[in-house]
Amino acid sequence: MPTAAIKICGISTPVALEAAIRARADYAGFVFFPKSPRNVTPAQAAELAVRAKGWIARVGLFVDADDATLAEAVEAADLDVLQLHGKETPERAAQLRARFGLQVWKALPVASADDVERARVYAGAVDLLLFDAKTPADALPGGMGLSFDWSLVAGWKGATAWGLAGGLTPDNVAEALAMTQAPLVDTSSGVESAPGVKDEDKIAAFCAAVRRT
Ligand SMILES: O=C(O)c1ccccc1N[C@@H]1O[C@H](COP(=O)(O)O)[C@@H](O)[C@H]1O
Repeated sequence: MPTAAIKICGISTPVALEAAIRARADYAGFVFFPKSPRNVTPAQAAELAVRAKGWIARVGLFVDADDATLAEAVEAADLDVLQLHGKETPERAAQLRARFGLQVWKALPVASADDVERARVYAGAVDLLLFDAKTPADALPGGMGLSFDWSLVAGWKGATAWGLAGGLTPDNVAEALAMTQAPLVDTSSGVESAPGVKDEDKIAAFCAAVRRT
C-alpha cells in the first residue's frame, strides 16, 4: 500500500510551517474561519504562502464562506485546494471548483453508516471527500480532536478520492491507517500543545508514524 498523503491543518506561524515542511507533510492547511483558534487573515496566509510555495501544497479551510472571502484568500495565499468544512452542497462545491479552477475537498461529518453513504452525492462535484467526526451543534465543525468509529469508512470505495480526519494523533494514526487504508490523513489539534499552538515534535512524530505504516 502506498504511504498516505499527510495534511497538517491550522498552520498559523512560520515555525509551524517549517516543521511541516521539514517533516515532509504534503499539505499545509490555513484556516479562514474567524471562530477558530487557528484562524489566519489573508495577510498572514500570504506571508506563509511565500515560504510554502514549491515545498508544500496550500489548502484553505472555509466554513460556508461567501465568494468574496474565498476570492481574497485564494489570491493572498495562492491556494492549491479549497477545503469546505460547512454545509456546502454538491452544487456549491462544483460552482466553486469551476470558478476558481482549484481542487475542492468536502469535509463530511460522520457518526453513522448513513452519513458515509450520503457522501456519494458529491461524486463528480469534488476532488476529495474528507471523513471527519461529527461535532456538537454548539462547537466548531472541526478541529476539536474528536474521532469517530473508523470501521465505518474502512476500505471505503467510491468514485471520489477520500481522506480521514478527526482526532488523529501521532499515537493513533498508525492504527487508523491499518484499519481504514485511508489514502490521506489530516490532523490539526492532534499535533498541538494547546488549541491553535502547533507542536514541532508532534508534527514530526505524526509524519514519522504515517511513514512507518
Ligand atoms: O481546525 C479548526 O480550527 C477547524 C475549524 C473549523 C472547521 C474545521 C477545522 N479543522 C479541521 O477539522 C478536522 C479535524 O481536526 P482535528 O484533527 O480533530 O483537530 C481537520 O480536517 C481539520 O482540518
